[in-house]
Amino acid sequence: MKLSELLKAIQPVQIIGSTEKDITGVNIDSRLVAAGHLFMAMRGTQTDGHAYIPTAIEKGAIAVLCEDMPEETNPDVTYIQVKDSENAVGKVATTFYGDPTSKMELVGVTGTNGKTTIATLLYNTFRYFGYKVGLISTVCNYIDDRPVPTEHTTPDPITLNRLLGEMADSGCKYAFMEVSSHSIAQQRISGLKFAGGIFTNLTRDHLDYHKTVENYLKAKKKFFDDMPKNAFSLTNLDDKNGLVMTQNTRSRVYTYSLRSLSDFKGKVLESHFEGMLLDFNNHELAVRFIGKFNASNLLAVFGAAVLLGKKEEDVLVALSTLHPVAGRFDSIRSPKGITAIVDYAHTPDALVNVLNAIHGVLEGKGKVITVVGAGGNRDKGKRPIMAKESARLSDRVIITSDNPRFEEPQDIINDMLAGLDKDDLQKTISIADRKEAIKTACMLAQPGDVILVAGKGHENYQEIKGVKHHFDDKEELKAIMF
Ligand SMILES: CC(=O)N[C@H]1[C@@H](OP(=O)(O)OP(=O)(O)OC[C@H]2O[C@@H](n3ccc(=O)[nH]c3=O)[C@H](O)[C@@H]2O)O[C@H](CO)[C@@H](O)[C@@H]1O[C@H](C)C(=O)N[C@@H](C)C(=O)N[C@H](CCC(=O)O)C(=O)O
Ligand SMILES: Nc1ncnc2c1ncn2[C@@H]1O[C@H](COP(=O)(O)OP(=O)(O)OP(=O)(O)O)[C@@H](O)[C@H]1O
Ligand SMILES: N[C@H](CCC[C@H](N)C(=O)O)C(=O)O
Ligand SMILES: [Mg+2]
Repeated sequence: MKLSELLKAIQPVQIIGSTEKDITGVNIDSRLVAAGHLFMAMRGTQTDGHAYIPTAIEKGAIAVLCEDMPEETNPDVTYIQVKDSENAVGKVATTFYGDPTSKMELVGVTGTNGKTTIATLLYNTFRYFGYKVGLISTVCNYIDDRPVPTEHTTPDPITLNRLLGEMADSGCKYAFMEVSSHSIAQQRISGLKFAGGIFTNLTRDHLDYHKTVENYLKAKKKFFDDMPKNAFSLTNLDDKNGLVMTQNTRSRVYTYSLRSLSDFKGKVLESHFEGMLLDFNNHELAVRFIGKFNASNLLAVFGAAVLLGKKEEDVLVALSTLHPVAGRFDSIRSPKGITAIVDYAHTPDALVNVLNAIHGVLEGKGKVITVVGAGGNRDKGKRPIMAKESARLSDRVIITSDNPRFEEPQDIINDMLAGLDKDDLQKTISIADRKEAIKTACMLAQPGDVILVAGKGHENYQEIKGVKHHFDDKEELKAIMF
């Protein structure tokens, strides 16, 4: 693509050199640059992309986009100076990959918990309707039926636009994506045209990155502030920040709630370990999901599908066919009658919700044993609260290791134990080896009891000092219980 064409969506401050050259690739990482590429320098949290401009040119970059012009320029290279690289990168990337979101309906989901669940269920619902659909999520990305493994919740702007481009080229009419707070703050979604946005909830997480809850809230809100006029914003009235999110949006605002009057109103009529009976806008439906929070997630899916033009009745039929998402309230039952649930709950709020959902079904007829840890090099403040909530809502707690990353597992465990009082400690043991922790939980469990293994959900690895070792909670449980 001609460089001049590539720059059509941005307003450079200054250009040095010709824009009449063909660009064969766009990059933000010098390590990935090849001949004929445009290298875009971004300031990061670890380093400054501007420092890699010479390397990028050595590797074949013929154009450079930057905030600061280098002191010496190369006559064979075109330099494009912009005010805000983060903002420009998304727009250039989306132009390079054919402006994919103008060819399909893209819906983004943001919030602390429920993004993967809602995005995945929307993807499944629209595939059920017979469309080709794309999905961008923490577990795996999909270009219709083709899985594309992922490391992020929302990929970097180049990967993101390449994926969306492949979706559009494969004929996808809809795409559903998770929009993480990091991706909003870093403008990874800049340049994308959203048909709609969904807000789930806001509770504490990622304070290592955002520093304060207020910054975290602002990041999420920006997604709705930037939503175009013809798009919809669907927000959760049951979250105290639901209406804050949509305060300044130009888009059409709709609400969903399990409690108050709203555009999409739901109610849990019955719940069992097999599923729930729900009422959505005065229609009854049976689903294979457990827990009030999943009723809320399904209601968001229902609302979004209706706002995308589907008939309420058709959406309800689709919802009744859906299965839980991998690692989200994923349950197995042993021959001895012990239920084990693997869940990705890695925030205090998610743990409370999952444990309450378990109690809602157990009704005091069995004990709850929770195995839980917290990730290393992430929000430390959530650790004691996660332990405290686990102790409050479980009969036994086994504190263990999650992904320690570059921290010592025992240090993380100690941070968690610090949240417990004397009574809590009586029912708590700590076993750093996650395999042993799960084994111990299985040994302690009696028929009728429930074991919750929280924090890692679908993850099939444990990340220790930069190395991912194979580890799968569900696999471990199956090996012991069967
Ligand atoms: C803290 C954070 O979010 N970092 C993200 C950020 O990187 P960064 O700002 O640290 O980049 P940097 O390393 O300082 O480098 C600056 C620039 O120099 C470039 N560079 C660097 C080295 C080099 O040799 N050459 C070069 O060109 C880099 O490509 C980059 O453009 O921008 C990168 C590109 O978009 C991301 O890949 C990277 O994600 C890191 C790996 C990460 O772990 N992020 C996590 C925390 C994250 O984003 N999580 C969220 C949410 C998860 C959730 O909600 O559960 C997610 O969406 O996944
Ligand atoms: N609506 C909800 N409200 C509260 N907790 C929820 C909700 N939906 C799911 N959860 C809990 O949060 C966990 C993570 O759910 P999910 O993966 O859908 O969220 P996410 O927002 O994608 O998380 P991440 O930011 O890590 O990608 C689930 O395993 C469940 O325990
Ligand atoms: N994507 C989230 C979830 C982490 C899940 C947990 N298993 C951990 O490693 O902390 C994060 O990076 O904060
Ligand atoms: Mg997710």
